[in-house]
Amino acid sequence: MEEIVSSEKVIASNEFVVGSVPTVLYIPDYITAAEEDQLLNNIYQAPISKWKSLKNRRLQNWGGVVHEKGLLAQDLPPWLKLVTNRIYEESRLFPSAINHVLINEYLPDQGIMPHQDGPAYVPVVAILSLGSPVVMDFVPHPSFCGTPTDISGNNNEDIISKPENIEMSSGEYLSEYCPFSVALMPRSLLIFKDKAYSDFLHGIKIVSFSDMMSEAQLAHMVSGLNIDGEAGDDNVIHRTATRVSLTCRVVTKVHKHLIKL
Ligand SMILES: O=C(O)CCC(=O)C(=O)O
Ligand SMILES: [Fe+2]
Repeated sequence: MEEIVSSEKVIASNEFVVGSVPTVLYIPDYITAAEEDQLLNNIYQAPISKWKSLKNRRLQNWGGVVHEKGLLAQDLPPWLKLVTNRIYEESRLFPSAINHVLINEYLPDQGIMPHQDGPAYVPVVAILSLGSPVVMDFVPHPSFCGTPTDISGNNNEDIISKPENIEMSSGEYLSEYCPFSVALMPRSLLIFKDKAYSDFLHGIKIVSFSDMMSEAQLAHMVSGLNIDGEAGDDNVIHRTATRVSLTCRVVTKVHKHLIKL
């Protein structure tokens, strides 16, 4: 990984933009298989007490405790700093070094309910996917469509906040606020910000990947897979393995831990 860091590659935003909602970037094969293995090794070397089990996923919290008023910070471990610094330097989309990482682990039938990330974070998120493919769905925030959306089930750092000053015709709404999905392949990096962050909820369905493929016919898929009905076997992907993701973000208000944990 160090070699790649030193090459100072820059993620050219327009090359990786997917879909029409500002702004979603999808970078396939952002890391190599060897780097993926190394990250998984480090993640699974963490003590069992580092995992917090939720109904539909397990998670590790790195970087400290996020409160609405900021971050009670703890340094990221070197193996995480390596990858987050690389994302920070190459994306040039974060105002400062990434200081918070949530690692989520999903079994094949697990997911995360549609949610918006909490207000403590700078509104840019980078998600590195490991292990198994998954589809991330983006749906307009309920205040844009008046339809009920299940917004429960996420961890308590993420809350729903109501966008303000929404004034648009139904035509404008339809063109700007269509749900869409992004296929997240292992080793890919997804970055989203702007409207995709503020006006949409994101989530992963709690069903198998193959169910999702037939159910939605991938109508709104904006990245990753050949979704042609004629697609050959190569394009059939089954979500049979565990997926692990690194959600990398910045909290600008930082309070140092007085007590070392
Ligand atoms: O696992 C993912 O890809 C998404 C995780 C997420 O949305 C979050 O941690 O807020
Ligand atoms: Fe999220």
